[in-house]
Amino acid sequence: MENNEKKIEQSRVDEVVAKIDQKIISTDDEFNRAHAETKKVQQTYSDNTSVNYFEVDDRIETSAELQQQRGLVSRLTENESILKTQLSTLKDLKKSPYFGRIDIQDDGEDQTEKLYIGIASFENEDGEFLVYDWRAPISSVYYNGTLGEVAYDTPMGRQLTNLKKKRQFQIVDGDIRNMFDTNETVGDEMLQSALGEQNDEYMQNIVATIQHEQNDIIRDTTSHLLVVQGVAGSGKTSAILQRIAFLLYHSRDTLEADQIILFSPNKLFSHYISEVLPSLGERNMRQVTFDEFIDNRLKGLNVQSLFERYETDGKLTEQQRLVRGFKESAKFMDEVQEYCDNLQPSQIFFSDIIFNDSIFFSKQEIQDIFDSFPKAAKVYDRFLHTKNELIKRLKRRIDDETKADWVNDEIDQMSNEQYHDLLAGKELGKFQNEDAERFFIARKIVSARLRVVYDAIFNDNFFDAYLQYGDFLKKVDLPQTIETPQWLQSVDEFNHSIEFHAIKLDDCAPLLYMRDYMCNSGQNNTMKYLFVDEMQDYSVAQLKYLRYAFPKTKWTLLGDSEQALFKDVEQPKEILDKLNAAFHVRRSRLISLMRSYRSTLPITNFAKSILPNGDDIEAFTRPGDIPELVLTSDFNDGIKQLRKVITDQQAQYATVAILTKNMTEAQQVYEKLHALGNVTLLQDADRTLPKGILVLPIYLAKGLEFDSVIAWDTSEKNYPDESLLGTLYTIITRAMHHLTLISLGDVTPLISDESLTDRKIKIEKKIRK
Ligand SMILES: Nc1ncnc2c1ncn2[C@@H]1O[C@H](COP(=O)(O)OP(=O)(O)OP(=O)(O)O)[C@@H](O)[C@H]1O
Repeated sequence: MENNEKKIEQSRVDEVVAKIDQKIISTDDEFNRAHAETKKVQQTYSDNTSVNYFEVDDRIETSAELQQQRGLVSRLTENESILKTQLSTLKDLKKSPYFGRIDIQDDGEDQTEKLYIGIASFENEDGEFLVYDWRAPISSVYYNGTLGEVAYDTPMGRQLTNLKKKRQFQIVDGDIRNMFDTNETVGDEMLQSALGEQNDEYMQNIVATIQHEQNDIIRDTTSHLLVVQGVAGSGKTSAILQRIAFLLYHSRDTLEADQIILFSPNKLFSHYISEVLPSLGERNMRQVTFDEFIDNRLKGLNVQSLFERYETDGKLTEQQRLVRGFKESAKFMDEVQEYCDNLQPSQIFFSDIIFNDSIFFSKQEIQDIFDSFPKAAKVYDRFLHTKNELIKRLKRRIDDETKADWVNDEIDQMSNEQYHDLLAGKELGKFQNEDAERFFIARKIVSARLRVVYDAIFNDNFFDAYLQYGDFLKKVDLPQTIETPQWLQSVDEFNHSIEFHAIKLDDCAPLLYMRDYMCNSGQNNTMKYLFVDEMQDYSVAQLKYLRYAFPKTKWTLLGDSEQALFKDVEQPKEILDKLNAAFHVRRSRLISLMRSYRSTLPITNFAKSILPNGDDIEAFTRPGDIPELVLTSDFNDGIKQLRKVITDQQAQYATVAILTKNMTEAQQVYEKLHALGNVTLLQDADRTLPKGILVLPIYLAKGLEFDSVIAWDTSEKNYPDESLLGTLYTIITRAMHHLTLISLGDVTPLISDESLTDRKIKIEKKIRK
């Protein structure tokens, strides 16, 4: 582009940066003032809390004052934190105020308007926008439109304008490094340069280079169920993070980051993506792995993790697979519900409520209460009534117990201070007589003693969900494919594990559903959006349970059916149909992302070559080395070659990841390497990714990417058939710049001879027999 144009643009950048500088100074002043004020109020607050309460009246007054001060402190701290966020956004803007420009001309106007787009909006003193936030309605023109007539959505409806020019910038520390005019969404040059950079510990935001189809995902505000099927590296995770930032902006008056929950594949991933939203000036949403979520709901039980399950997955018989498939189906969840709806009181497994080793409420009493409510009512309503009645009865028992000798003794032995503490200040002087006051104190003592009974009722401990579920398992109608002995064996296994406080993953969703459905509990009504990344790892039963647990949420599910570990691939349309049937949602939409951005062209071409429908994947044309296959004769030889590859790769990249099929292999490799130093074996509980040589099983690397990947033991023995295709594909597609496969013996048949002859992969070494 002409130098002159660049000069004009650079001088605009300089002007904007100068204005941002001024704003930084004034915001900094404001921040310091706010900080000083908060400190001052906090100081008075702490002086006040150390007041020596002597008279009760004083105490009341002080408490009201304290309430007021507490409110003030929290308002001031909030103000301070807003200013802090503003400051950090301004500092980011100063380095790179914008990345795009659009020239538009509305109908009937004779002037074109130039709008600049950046990570946040910035106005001058007159309220004129020098930079538009990338999420503003008009900014969608930058991402979606090609030159000419374009439409964009605004709160007032669809608007039309004429897009005359689209320009992209790469501005580093206030200097324009590159600028291009383009007719495309975002030109390839920008993308090339964004993708060519080496991997970092954290994922970066992609707002400067969002692609058209990714933009559809980000800006969808109408779908109640949005399913994104995207090939490996197509930006699914990136798209959801920018989508969350977009939703927070779009609904800023009604939506908080805490009302968005993301189910992520592992803890490393949570760390990896943790900087994207803050870099866009937003708070992070809630994040949880499915394992953590389930563990939390089944406290006291040792829940099989998804990772533990992967470790045993290869060894299942066909019948065991069918049993699992049934337990993971929508049908099974429907059966659970039907079973619950039709239970007679005598079929419900109530438990005694025990206090001090004796029965406080017997199961018979609980069953009688349940039975006394109208038969036509739903089981959960009758449960709720039972619960309320039990609490009523508990209160009565508390009142009766206040007269017991032990209570009177306890009161008599109390110090004055303890007695006053129990009165909680404000009650003093409000009693009609001494008896009333003593009754009040006695009630407090008994209530505290019987708190465990209250908790047992409140937490539905009078219902034995495990026995109930075991009973359901015995009665459920089986599909024809499952043989009864095999099923009964699985029921025995369930009962046996429960005795040892353990449970398999596939029983969790139906069991929790049964427990919560019966007890009318376990629902979170405050969450508004739910995101699931790597949806192919979830069963429909699990998703159905999440649907129950978060009933008010709109859903975005993302995944890649090809990356299913240890199971068969499902077509995206099948998944959507299955979900639509299971959830009965009103507005659902499927978006497919076929272009892969993560890896270089040779790596993506190789990855495509192992998939039956690989041709559908579009590679992004980023040059790089052809992947290498190192054929070795046995384990020791494999390790020797591995060390060579590591040395070679370390010369170029700060991180080299060795990915294995499972933890056993990862441990074997680690043992042989750890003497090299700077080698880390990653575990389920790890939350951070160090630099250096990393050894990890593929399930811990889900969603992550590395500069250089070494796939350990891709032999025929280790990857004998199609059932492991997803696993191999997932390993290969973690590589951004370099990929090496090491095979102990003949290479897996999943890599075809054609790939080898086409030089999609080059062989480094022949097997020495
Ligand atoms: N529009 C884009 N501009 C720049 N980089 C992008 C863009 N889209 C994706 N990327 C980059 O491509 C890589 C892969 O993206 P991401 O991890 O979001 O893909 P994914 O579909 O979730 O992958 P997978 O399913 O394989 O885990 C990341 O480094 C991301 O920053």
